[in-house]
Amino acid sequence: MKLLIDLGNTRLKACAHGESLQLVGEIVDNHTLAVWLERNATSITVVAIASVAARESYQLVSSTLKSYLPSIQVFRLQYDAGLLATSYEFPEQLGIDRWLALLPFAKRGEAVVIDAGTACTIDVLSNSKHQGGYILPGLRLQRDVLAQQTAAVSFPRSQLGEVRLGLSTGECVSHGSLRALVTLANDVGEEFGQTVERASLYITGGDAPYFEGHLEAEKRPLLVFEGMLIALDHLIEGNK
Ligand SMILES: Nc1ncnc2c1ncn2[C@@H]1O[C@H](COP(=O)(O)OP(=O)(O)O)[C@@H](O)[C@H]1O
Ligand SMILES: CC(C)(COP(=O)(O)O)[C@@H](O)C(=O)NCCC(=O)O
Ligand SMILES: [K+]
Repeated sequence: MKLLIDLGNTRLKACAHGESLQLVGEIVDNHTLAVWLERNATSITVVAIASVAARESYQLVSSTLKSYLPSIQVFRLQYDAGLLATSYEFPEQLGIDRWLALLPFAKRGEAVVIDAGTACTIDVLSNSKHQGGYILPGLRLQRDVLAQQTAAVSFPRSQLGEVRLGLSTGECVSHGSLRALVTLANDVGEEFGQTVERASLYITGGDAPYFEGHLEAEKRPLLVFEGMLIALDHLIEGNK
């Protein structure tokens, strides 16, 4: 069984791949990863990790893996232009999660991917190349920054998932940030998504459910993991 680890800025997520890709829901951070490995280490044959988190978080996870899986190969996934090229000025600066989320569409060559996580990223794949994208603060980050940096805008956690005019401070903030992201995603989709017939907008990330009903995008919660599997298989093939 392959173990895939996606280390984001908010949390750690893990998938196991035996027959199919399965999210391991119990794993949410380094501690729960260790608890899970305690019971499941013997079934793991290889590990892949993609990290955009701070170096210390990565090192913590890395040492957990070393202690529970001392003889198992751990691949840290990196950008590979041979699998999917980017137009980024400095490709090594492109977040690995963004590149991985586009990888499942590399063969098809066209897609617009929205990753609604800590940051909300929108990336365009066209002519089989990453053409560039946008990075914005995600829904939670927008709300937290407004609450921290303004004197009057402190509010209880208002429900996310609506875009209508807000009638309280909390609603104005949460509806406003969702509407801004939805509008941007639709705009990018309109500009770049018309080259293919099928829905070419895809959405992933922890906040993706809030976009439901506001955006015509296919939900692909495991998109980064789908990409990880492709990148990992390519590395394993190359190592043979
Ligand atoms: N159990 C959870 N823990 C933390 N965030 C969650 C959880 N469930 C949903 N979320 C939402 O997911 C967002 C983070 O998305 P995610 O894709 O996991 O981020 P990242 O990849 O940046 O770590 C948070 O802003 C939060 O609103
Ligand atoms: C844009 C991101 C912060 C998104 O991270 P996430 O919200 O998934 O935790 C991450 O992809 C990143 O650190 N990227 C490096 C900068 C770049 O992609 O240009
Ligand atoms: K993201």
